[in-house]
Amino acid sequence: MYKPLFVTGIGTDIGKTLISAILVEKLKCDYWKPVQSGELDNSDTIKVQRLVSNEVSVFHPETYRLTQPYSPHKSAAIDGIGIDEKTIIAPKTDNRLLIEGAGGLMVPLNNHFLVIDLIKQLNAEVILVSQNYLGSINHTILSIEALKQRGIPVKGIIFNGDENTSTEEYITTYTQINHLGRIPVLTTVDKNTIADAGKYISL
Ligand SMILES: Nc1ncnc2c1ncn2[C@@H]1O[C@H](COP(=O)(O)OP(=O)(O)OP(=O)(O)O)[C@@H](O)[C@H]1O
Ligand SMILES: C[C@H](N)[C@H](N)CCCCCC(=O)O
Ligand SMILES: [Mg+2]
Repeated sequence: MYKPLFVTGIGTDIGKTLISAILVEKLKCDYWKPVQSGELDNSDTIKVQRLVSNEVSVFHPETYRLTQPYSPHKSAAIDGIGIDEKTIIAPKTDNRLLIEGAGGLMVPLNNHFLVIDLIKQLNAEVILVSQNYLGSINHTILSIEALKQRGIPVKGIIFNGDENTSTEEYITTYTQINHLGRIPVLTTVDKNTIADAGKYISL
């Protein structure tokens, strides 16, 4: 059986949800966002569900639905709860499971447990979403180093947005991690463009 795919990013707002939607549609896999911070009426699960056309993918409920749009450890504290990592258990499914993280790898779920620890706990392999901006080489290589240090398998990097061949080549050559493709800036984000964008990813 496949390991779950964990979509993380070099930061927050980098395009994890958009790329998760493209992958869920391409692979017809299930989707699960274990921790949602804020935007509960327009959660990442709702966004992906709206962008996916196939009828095979199952959308599993979040384990933690936090009302405030902050780092999960802080959102949980405001809601008067603590996130207990032992309660975050992957849903049972016969289909492949794609998991979307919150923010980047070193985002805290509580005072001792980070998103990167959750990836390890769930025995997942990583797809890292990167974006080309000045400073992104540093953020991308640091993310890969942290994953390597913990022995977490990395399926590859997907670049999101404008192309920068020099940056992309440097990162993939230095890290020796697969370049799985690049999603251009989509002028319209809807079911059609999400289904079509699967062509940009080799997986
Ligand atoms: N390639 C793209 N073309 C057009 N719009 C994009 C693209 N990538 C991301 N966006 C838009 O940028 C915004 C942020 O993207 P997204 O929600 O996927 O980020 P995220 O990494 O999932 O954020 P979070 O950390 O909150 O989960 C969204 O409005 C999304 O639709
Ligand atoms: C609320 C937001 N959209 C994300 N889901 C959470 C981002 C946490 C980032 C924390 C940090 O790295 O400082
Ligand atoms: Mg998201």
